[in-house]
Amino acid sequence: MERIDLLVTGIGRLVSPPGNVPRCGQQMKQVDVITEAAVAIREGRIVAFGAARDVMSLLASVEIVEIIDVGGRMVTPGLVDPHTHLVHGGSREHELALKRSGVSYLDILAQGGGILNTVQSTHAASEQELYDKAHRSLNEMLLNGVTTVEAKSGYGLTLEDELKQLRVAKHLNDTNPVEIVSTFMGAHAVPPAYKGRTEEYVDLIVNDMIPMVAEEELAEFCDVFCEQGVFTIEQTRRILLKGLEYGLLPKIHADEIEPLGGAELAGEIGAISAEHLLAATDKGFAAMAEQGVIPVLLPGTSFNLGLTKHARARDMIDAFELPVAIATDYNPGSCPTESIQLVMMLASLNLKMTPEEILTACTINAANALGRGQHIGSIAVGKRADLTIFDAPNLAYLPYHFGINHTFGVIKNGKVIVWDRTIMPKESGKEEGAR
Ligand SMILES: N=CN[C@@H](CCC(=O)O)C(=O)O
Ligand SMILES: [Zn+2]
Repeated sequence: MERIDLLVTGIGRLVSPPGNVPRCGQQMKQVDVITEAAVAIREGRIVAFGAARDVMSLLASVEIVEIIDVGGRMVTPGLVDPHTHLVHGGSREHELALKRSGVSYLDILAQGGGILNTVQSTHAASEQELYDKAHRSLNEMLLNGVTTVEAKSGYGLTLEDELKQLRVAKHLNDTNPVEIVSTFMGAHAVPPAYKGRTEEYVDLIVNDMIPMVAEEELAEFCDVFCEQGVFTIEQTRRILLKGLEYGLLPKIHADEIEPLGGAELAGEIGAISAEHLLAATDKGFAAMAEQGVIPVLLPGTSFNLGLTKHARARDMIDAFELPVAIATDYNPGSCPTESIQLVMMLASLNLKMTPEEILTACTINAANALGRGQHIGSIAVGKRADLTIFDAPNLAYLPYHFGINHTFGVIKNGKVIVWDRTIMPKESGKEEGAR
């Protein structure tokens, strides 16, 4: 070894799931813990890690450019948030009273509110305004310890406005240290102009939107809100298969409210992930397990919608041996929070997941839900040096001491970008700012 760019020392506990592939069933509980550890980084990648004395003896005659001491804190892989609606205009706090008076999420949508309200605000916003708002949220996520974020479109619902949202996401990725992974979700709702003509809107998605998104290389994934009164199973299949033809891997907002068979469809077409799944059936879980579909669970959403029903994480893990991931679902309607740590607490409280399962769910399994398991999501030689430093003595402390942000620092691609809870000025090598 000739040179180390950054040596991270003073790690009280280094905690990570092992390997690159999704961790299924009981594997989710098995995480590696190294006490008094160190991590050596060169050119943005991990080149050595382990007990500090072993790493130091390995580096005895190696030039070390920079050493940081994290003061006995806990270090994990950088957290991955695999389901967000990051880029949008406006907010929907006016819906709070309606929801509290018992009007359902789907009823608000059917009355032209909900997602359609945010569609209007997104149309009205300039790219710069969308960028600025999403950038503030992205910084909140970073300060929470997140180093990779998925961002869906779906508040445009016209060719032009879907492209606008996706271009903003691309620009955010180009100008910030956090990696943004884009998903095209033109099938998030039926726009008012197509009311009663959903099939014609699906034609627009498959004939115009998907080819253009692919041509401009604006997304890696395609997602559909497959739900009663939104898009049917047949329409979802048609959209996702067309996406696949254009190289967009399928994801599904599946069986969130009604058990339409979205989980079964995810298995049938080999989707990379199926998300929400509160109403999914055993048959759906079995289909997902057979095809290696990752369930992305969103406990912040069921919590914020005031539901008593939650996704059946225990059955998915214990009975179906699925590789559960969790995400914020950050969006202006059903889950207006950027806090992955709040969601980790809710995964403990309402999904009954253990602290080890929760870490696996928001690192290696989340990374695989974004097709990035080879590069991020665990601490391993050769992987990107994405690390989160927590002011916490152990994993269980994170969901236990709730409602505060435990992140002390964040390292992304081998660069310290958050230290002492503060974002460092322009360390990423990418350019900060907007068009
Ligand atoms: N369920 C559909 N879509 C989003 C909510 C979007 C919104 O309400 O604005 C979700 O994943 O929860
Ligand atoms: Zn969503």
